Amino acid sequence: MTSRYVLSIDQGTTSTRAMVFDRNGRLAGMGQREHRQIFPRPGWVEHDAAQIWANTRRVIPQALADLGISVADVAAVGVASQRETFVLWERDSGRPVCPAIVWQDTRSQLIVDRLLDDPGADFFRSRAGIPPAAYFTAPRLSWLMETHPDLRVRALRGELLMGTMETWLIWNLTGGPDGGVHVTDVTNASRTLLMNLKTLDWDPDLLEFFDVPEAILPRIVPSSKVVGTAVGGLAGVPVAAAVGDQQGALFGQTCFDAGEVKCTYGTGAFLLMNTGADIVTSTHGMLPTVAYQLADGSKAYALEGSIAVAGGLVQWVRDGLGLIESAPQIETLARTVDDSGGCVVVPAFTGLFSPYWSSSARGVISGLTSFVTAGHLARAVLESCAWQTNDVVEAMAADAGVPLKSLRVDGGMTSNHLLMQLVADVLDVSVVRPTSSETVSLGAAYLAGLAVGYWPDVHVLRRNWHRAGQWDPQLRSELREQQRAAWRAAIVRTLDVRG
Ligand SMILES: Nc1ncnc2c1ncn2[C@@H]1O[C@H](COP(=O)(O)OP(=O)(O)O)[C@@H](O)[C@H]1O
Ligand SMILES: O=P(O)(O)OC[C@H](O)CO
Repeated sequence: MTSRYVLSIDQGTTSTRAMVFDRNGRLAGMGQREHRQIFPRPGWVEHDAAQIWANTRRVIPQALADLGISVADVAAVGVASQRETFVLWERDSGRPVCPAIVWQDTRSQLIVDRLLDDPGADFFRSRAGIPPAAYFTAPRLSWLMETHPDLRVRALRGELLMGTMETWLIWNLTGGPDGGVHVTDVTNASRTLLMNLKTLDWDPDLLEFFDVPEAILPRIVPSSKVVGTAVGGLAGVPVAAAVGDQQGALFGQTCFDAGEVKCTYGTGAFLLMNTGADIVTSTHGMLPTVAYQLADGSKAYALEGSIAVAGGLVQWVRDGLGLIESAPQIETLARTVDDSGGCVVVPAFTGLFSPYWSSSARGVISGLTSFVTAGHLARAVLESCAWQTNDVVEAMAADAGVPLKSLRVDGGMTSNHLLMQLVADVLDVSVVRPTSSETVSLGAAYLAGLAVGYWPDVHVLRRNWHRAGQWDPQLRSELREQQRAAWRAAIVRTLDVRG
């Protein structure tokens, strides 16, 4: 093997990145572009899939140029993506026929309420592992078909294809209308509410409940497997991995053994624990999901705690309130004070995910007095990420039966040292960050590299993991308990507010 690098694409909620990694898992070159966040109505969140594909085409040459290499130096490409977001497009032209409807979008809540009444959450859990929620793909796809019957007719005629973002990108990377490969991987499929979590196939009963024509669905493949060859800017490169971004981060953090946990802080925050070959069911609001499947068919499951709003709250402080000009400034502002001055923020902008799963919850700022400054509010924003993490960690420990010993972190927000200290303080465990916080991309690169033999096995990958930062708990337990009580009270108010 002469190629010296693996390239991966991380199609996230706010931006699309291409990254080039060397054999030691070191980030060697990158390109990045943000895309528009479209909010047509309260609770609706859309992306323009054509813009996302255009951005992808631009960031790939940027990443190669950043390192000064050519496509001949690339052994394989892997694609990680935001999960649950989907788009429908024309098979013959590649033109999207709807906006990409994003995982944060709540327009399908009425359909979810109907399904929670009949046949009930347990039916869906027994098949897909997860309960009906607007967060997952199928209710939003049902909404689209119900609201636009013309699309349903075209779907039944075989004119349309459906895909989550990795499916859309891989289809385009491999030729689009001219022979593009239409696939999704097991991790992304496990978030659609259409795949059977045991068989890893589309479940006929789930398709019927959501009234989804099977003809539009991609073929489900392992996360690490050559599925086609790229054309265009990556011509000749094997497309060798597809993975949901959060599962990609678990893999990039080399959490290969049962019990290993990571938390990724991006637009949302997602804590995943590898549970090995077994599906661990949850009674505490966690989501059983697929962690990864390798080319030989071996697979691992995970339990996930999903937090809808983490970095998204910082974006709101920047764009909605105008208190800061850039996301990193929240740390400077929060450091102007020693605590939150009694202020607590719960960012339930579109309800609360794990462990509460309340779609009617709405955000709360509590404890406001004239003493509270912008600094206190900024600090409360960061503390809310820490306390949301703690809610998930406690629920995860209750499901798994073992307490957390330390937490591996990654994602855009982990450059915020104050946030990392607050997480360690609130959780009362050490927080550890590896040299690369771009673990989503690294995980996709690892999965692609394994598929083409660039790396021989997962054991080699463990040697690439190096600690870059560690934050140990420093908060006195009385203060932690005071904060916990204030957080609990604010959560109660959040759950009580009807949207
Ligand atoms: N220093 C920082 N402090 C707090 N939040 C930050 C910081 N840097 C970035 N963020 C937040 O992190 C998010 C971007 O992280 P990223 O991992 O790129 O997200 P995604 O994969 O969801 O697009 C944004 O929501 C941004 O507000
Ligand atoms: O884009 P991120 O990193 O916020 O991840 C989004 C998740 O995949 C949604 O489930």
